[in-house]
Amino acid sequence: MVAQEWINSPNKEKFHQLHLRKFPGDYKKYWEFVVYLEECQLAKQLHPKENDLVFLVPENNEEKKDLEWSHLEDACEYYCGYIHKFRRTSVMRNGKTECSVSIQTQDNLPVNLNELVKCFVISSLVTTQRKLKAMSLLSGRNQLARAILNPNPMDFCTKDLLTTASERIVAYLKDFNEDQKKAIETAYAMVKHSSSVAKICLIHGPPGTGKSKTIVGILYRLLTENQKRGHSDENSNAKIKQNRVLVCAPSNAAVDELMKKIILEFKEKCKDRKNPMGNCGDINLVRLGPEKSINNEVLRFSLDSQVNHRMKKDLPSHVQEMHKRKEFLDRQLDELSRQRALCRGGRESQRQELDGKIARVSKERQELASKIKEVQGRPQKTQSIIILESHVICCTLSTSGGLLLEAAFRGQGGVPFSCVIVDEAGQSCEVETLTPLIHRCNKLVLVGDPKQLPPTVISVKAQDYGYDQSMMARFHKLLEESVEHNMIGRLPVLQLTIQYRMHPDICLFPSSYIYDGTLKTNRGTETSRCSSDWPFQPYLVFDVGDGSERRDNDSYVNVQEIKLVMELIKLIKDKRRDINFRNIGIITHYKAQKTMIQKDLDKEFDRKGAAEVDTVDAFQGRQKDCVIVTCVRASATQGSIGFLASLQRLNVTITRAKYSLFILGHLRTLVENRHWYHLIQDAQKRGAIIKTCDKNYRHDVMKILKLKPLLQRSLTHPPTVAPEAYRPQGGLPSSKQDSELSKTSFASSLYHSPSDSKEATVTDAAKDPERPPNQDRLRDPRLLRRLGLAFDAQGINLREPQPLSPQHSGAAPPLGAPGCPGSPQEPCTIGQQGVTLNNHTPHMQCDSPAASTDTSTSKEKCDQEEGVLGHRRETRALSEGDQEWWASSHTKRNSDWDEGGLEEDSSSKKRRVL
Ligand SMILES: Nc1ncnc2c1ncn2[C@@H]1O[C@H](COP(=O)(O)OP(=O)(O)OP(=O)(O)O)[C@@H](O)[C@H]1O
Repeated sequence: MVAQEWINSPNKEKFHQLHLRKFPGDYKKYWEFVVYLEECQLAKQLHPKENDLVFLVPENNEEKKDLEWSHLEDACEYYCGYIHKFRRTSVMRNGKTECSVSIQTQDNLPVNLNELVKCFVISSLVTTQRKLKAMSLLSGRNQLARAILNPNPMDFCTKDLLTTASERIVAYLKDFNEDQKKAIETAYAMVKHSSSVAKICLIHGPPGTGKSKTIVGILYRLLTENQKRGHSDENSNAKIKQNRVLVCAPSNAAVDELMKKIILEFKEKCKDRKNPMGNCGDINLVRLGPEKSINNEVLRFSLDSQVNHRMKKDLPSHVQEMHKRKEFLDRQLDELSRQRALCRGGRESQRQELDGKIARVSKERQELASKIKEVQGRPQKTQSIIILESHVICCTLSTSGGLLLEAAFRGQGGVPFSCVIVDEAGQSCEVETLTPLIHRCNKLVLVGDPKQLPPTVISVKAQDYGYDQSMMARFHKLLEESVEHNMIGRLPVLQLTIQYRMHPDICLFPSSYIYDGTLKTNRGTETSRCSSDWPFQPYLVFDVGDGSERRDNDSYVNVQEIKLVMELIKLIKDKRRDINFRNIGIITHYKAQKTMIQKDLDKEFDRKGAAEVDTVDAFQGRQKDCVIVTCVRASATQGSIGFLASLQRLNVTITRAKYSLFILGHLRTLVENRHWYHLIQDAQKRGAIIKTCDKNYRHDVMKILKLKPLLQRSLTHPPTVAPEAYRPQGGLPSSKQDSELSKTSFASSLYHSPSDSKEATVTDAAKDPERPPNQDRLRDPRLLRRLGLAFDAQGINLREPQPLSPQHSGAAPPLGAPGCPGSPQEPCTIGQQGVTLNNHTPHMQCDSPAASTDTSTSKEKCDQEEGVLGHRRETRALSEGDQEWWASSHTKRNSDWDEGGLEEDSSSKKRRVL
């Protein structure tokens, strides 16, 4: 357990250079660190708390200087302790004010007595204690104990549960897709029917499939429809809610993201907005947890602010005056302490005067605080009232195990929640997920995706014990085994399969490689993502061949990739002035890279927040219009690619973008890992790889620009010159199973010499700026007909789409596809035009599974935007001549693109309502 705690916040150095000396009381295992005024200020800011787990490193300990955090558990036996007491005193010793921290250690520091030590606060043990409590109370308190410890398929809800819904609910559910509706109805039926039976509902949703939306739907369904007549849950004036839901997530950020959606939905659906029945539309909502960890946008729902509001509102004016005076004294104290710190080297008389003032103000403040407490009563009572009145209580899993909830429900009788919902359940470790179950609720809804990030556990030892497995992942695995062994016919898991985030080209690889082709793109999403308003290609992989990784403390940087990132951002900002950090995300797995990019962005864009840079972990659950991924790892000698190797991490990395995803990496290094190998192989098949090096960065980034939409351009610029020949982009192994693929030949195919990799043979005419690009000519239906593709009157490709999967050989694009009869190595030649295409796939953009069943409007639109032969024609690397033409024509035609706003993200639209 302790090992896990090293991980959660591994490098929070809170105090340093403390002087270790023995506590005068001489308790056997207690040691006191004495810090002076400056450190005291530091300590004040950092709030060391009782039970904080700390790690002490003697300054002179050479051996431990380069200690790796992942090996800390080995060291903790000797250097670990926890804060027993933190005291700030105004006692003067040798003319200095002291603070002291008592740290309980394992009695192993005497050798370091009177030496300087560094002290790191690793984490709070409070969370650990709560997990321990949850584990020990499980079997005694919760009917779900057996299902959790020894699950069988009957413990899980299937979608066969029947429900009836009012007209209002039926109308409400129209906004949801079939999968989501089933999930909502199943969770509803589980909670409302057979309340005495312990059950678990698993909702599995790949990225962007609306997991949060589904949770909001479940809440709405549970809280707005009455089970029985006369049992009005809609009566939010009923002081104590029978129908109360506890909503948890592993992190504060995840809780707040979800809360924003809950708030928007319930406010929007409020029956009478001018006269709402609760603090959030017709319901009461409360967020538990320390205010400093709560997002500003939801802060007014925090328990503390509701308590303050209520207590102040109800206070007589003389008590309000007392509050004001206390706030004034607080400010005065802060100012005096600051002055006192500044005059440390000054006159003794001045210092004494200040000390005297501090003592007087402190005394008055203390007396006032006690008086206020006396007259207004204890906030605990108000806290409990607010909790009891709430329909939805949101908090982290850990906070759900705090005393606050227990205290509020003590003596109320019954089970306080009708249901516990855990979001991001794939990201919390088992014992953490147990925490909210201490409240005896026997209905648990786990929502998440075990294929996205698992709980973060760096400790190898903890991983060995399976600490990084979530409860959801364990259930999932067991149930899958039951299906495999024919113990059950189908998985009792509610699957969400339609995604609303990604451009279909971005979705293609994760869908085929990670979700067995089950992840489909919503049609409306497809249409909007293919819009010509967005001037950039959807999916490209930059092979930064000259990049190299450099170690930077515990992290890595890759300067070449940073240069390329900057070129990309400059171009993106140039083409879309309206774009900012809200729309662009830069994902890197390395902190040092993140810091360096941030610095460069600040320098280049004057701290105007050109893009948000963060780690993939920080991006889980979030989305951006455009995402640039910098992989960093690039080494001459093959070795580990660290964090990058995890499929779950790769999954989250490549599924955050809505319109464009640009991956930057040293492919020769990445290809060593099997998942990256598949990604690169797939990108190569799609012609989405751009090989680049320093001198070409500026040039090569132009390739992210889309060409002008097909019909406009081909009508205004009919081809006058025969299109040139194309050469395939590197040879690919055929569609053999991965294991059989020769990695060497594939890898080497990525590394043609520049002349080898030239993809088009250019005639002089190709340099003519007036000439339409090859792509446009290829979009001309007359030419396409010669390719043997099927078209309707509008030039829309009616041929069945070709699935593309690096995992499933059968699904891989047939190398000798119709109209492209050559083998992979044999370019196919098109009639008299002499256009040589590589073995490329038909149009990716519209070939997603979602689009596969019809020739819908969205599909037509896609085809028109991207050309029937697909974006690949646009993404292939151009010859030098093409590049020049392209660069000039894009600059010229930039005004052709609608510079107006993007389709506004419903969430940002809604954000304004908050
Ligand atoms: N039925 C739907 N109709 C229209 N839009 C939807 C629907 N369901 C979800 N969306 C939209 O899809 C986007 C992603 O939804 P949401 O954030 O709920 O997904 P998620 O599954 O929680 O994503 P992640 O796995 O990345 O956390 C949101 O913009 C949401 O509004």
